[in-house]
Amino acid sequence: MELILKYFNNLTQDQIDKFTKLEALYQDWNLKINVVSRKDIDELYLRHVLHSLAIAKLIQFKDGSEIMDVGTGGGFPGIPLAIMFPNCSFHLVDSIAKKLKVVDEVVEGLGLSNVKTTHTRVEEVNETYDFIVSRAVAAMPTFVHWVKGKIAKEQKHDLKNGIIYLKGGDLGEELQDYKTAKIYNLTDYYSEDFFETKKIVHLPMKYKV
Ligand SMILES: C[S@@+](CC[C@H](N)C(=O)[O-])C[C@H]1O[C@@H](n2cnc3c(N)ncnc32)[C@H](O)[C@@H]1O
Repeated sequence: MELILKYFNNLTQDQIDKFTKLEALYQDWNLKINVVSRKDIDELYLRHVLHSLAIAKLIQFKDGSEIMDVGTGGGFPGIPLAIMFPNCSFHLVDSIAKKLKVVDEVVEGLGLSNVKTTHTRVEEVNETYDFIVSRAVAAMPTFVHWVKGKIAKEQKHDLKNGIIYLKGGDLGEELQDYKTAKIYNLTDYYSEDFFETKKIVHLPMKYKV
């Protein structure tokens, strides 16, 4: 938890309480349904919470923003972002029901009222969002194909509506067809070694298909 406060020192007491509660909830639910690896659960705040919150270093979502987390798995990056932005709506989608069971339990345990979960493939979602966030789900060409037509027309932020993707490693080849993609290094935000190769890709997307 100190790790979160090191980088986010303006949290409300309610946010601190929710971030604190996360660990016990995940430890408990992860024993029943394994969504986070053993090593990762021991480093939940570094590898999952702080990593997810890198998006909050890139952008401050405005109140009323609608965000979808595609392939949320155990709830990353969606859950930490929902705690960080209580006045935004988060739609967490995954094609595997048991993962969402954990997410639903965590959402209930925290009393998070701004999260909706849907068990579906993202291709079947017919709503629009200011931003679509994700981590470790598919290569960019596949991902872009999946989320086409799901971006809202109205711009509320300086950062253009579109995809915000947490990625690692060399992205040159994967992004060669996306000239408007911009890469942000997480080492600009965090000093821990874990973030050395980690990046955020922002890809603006038009609302039209
Ligand atoms: C490697 S896990 C990543 C989970 C989470 N985002 C994280 O970083 O911890 C990939 C997740 O994407 C989900 N997924 C893969 N293809 C999907 C699709 N087309 N629609 C929705 N979810 C999908 C899988 O079920 C799985 O839970």
